[in-house]
Amino acid sequence: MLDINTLNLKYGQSQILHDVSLSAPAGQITCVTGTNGVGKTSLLKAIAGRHPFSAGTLSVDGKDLPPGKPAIMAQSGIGYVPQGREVFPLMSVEENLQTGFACLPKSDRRIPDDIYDLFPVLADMKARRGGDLSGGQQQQLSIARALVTRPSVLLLDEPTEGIQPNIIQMIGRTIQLLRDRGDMAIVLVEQNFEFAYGNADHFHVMQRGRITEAFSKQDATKDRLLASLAL
Ligand SMILES: Nc1ncnc2c1ncn2[C@@H]1O[C@H](COP(=O)(O)OP(=O)(O)OP(=O)(O)O)[C@@H](O)[C@H]1O
Repeated sequence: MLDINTLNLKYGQSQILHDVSLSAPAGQITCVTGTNGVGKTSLLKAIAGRHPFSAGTLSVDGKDLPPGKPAIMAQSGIGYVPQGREVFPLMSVEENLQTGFACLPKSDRRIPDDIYDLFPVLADMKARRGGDLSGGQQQQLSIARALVTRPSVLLLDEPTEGIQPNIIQMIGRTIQLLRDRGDMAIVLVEQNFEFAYGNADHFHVMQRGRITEAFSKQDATKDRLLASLAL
């Protein structure tokens, strides 16, 4: 379970996140959505430790985590799939996956058996360089690399961006399967409305660095979510 309470984030003097609070329970997909530039990526960067939050608290399973410490966040169970994928282009697929070992104790430094079951294309392409993969294959690699770290919280930043429809469907099925295992909180930042609505359980709508609406899928019609995004 991820808990964020009154989180603030600044770039220099400009404040981007204002008192953001949300909880993402295990076994659920929690979607953060909103138009361009409202602060969705900044929120994920704060959770992943890529940029320090300036105030507020962030905890995983009740343990408070410090701002701006990506290694501690990863060791504490936060897996991050960044926007743009950040695959290492000159490393092989297998080497890209092995970079996930850095936050694990030596005894756990192996690629879990189910990674190649979830993403069979990566098994076929183990020896290929990351930079030679298609966008959809790179997205699968980026998700797989995060899973290698055995996360209890998985952050996904726009996983459908620039991906062809059949791979988008496959990614949707995969994150639902991960959700249904029940032990992982999934936080999805997504502007692809159909994908977000089709997969998420809870929605948090952001505007100008604030969460302005939050509701569960069962309480929201498609029209309600669309209307909240159009505000
Ligand atoms: N490194 C940075 N330094 C200064 N300002 C930044 C930096 N990164 C983002 N910003 C600004 O912070 C605001 C929020 O950006 P952010 O990328 O978090 O929004 P977003 O909702 O993820 O947008 P998008 O959907 O376009 O990715 C924007 O005004 C952006 O210009």
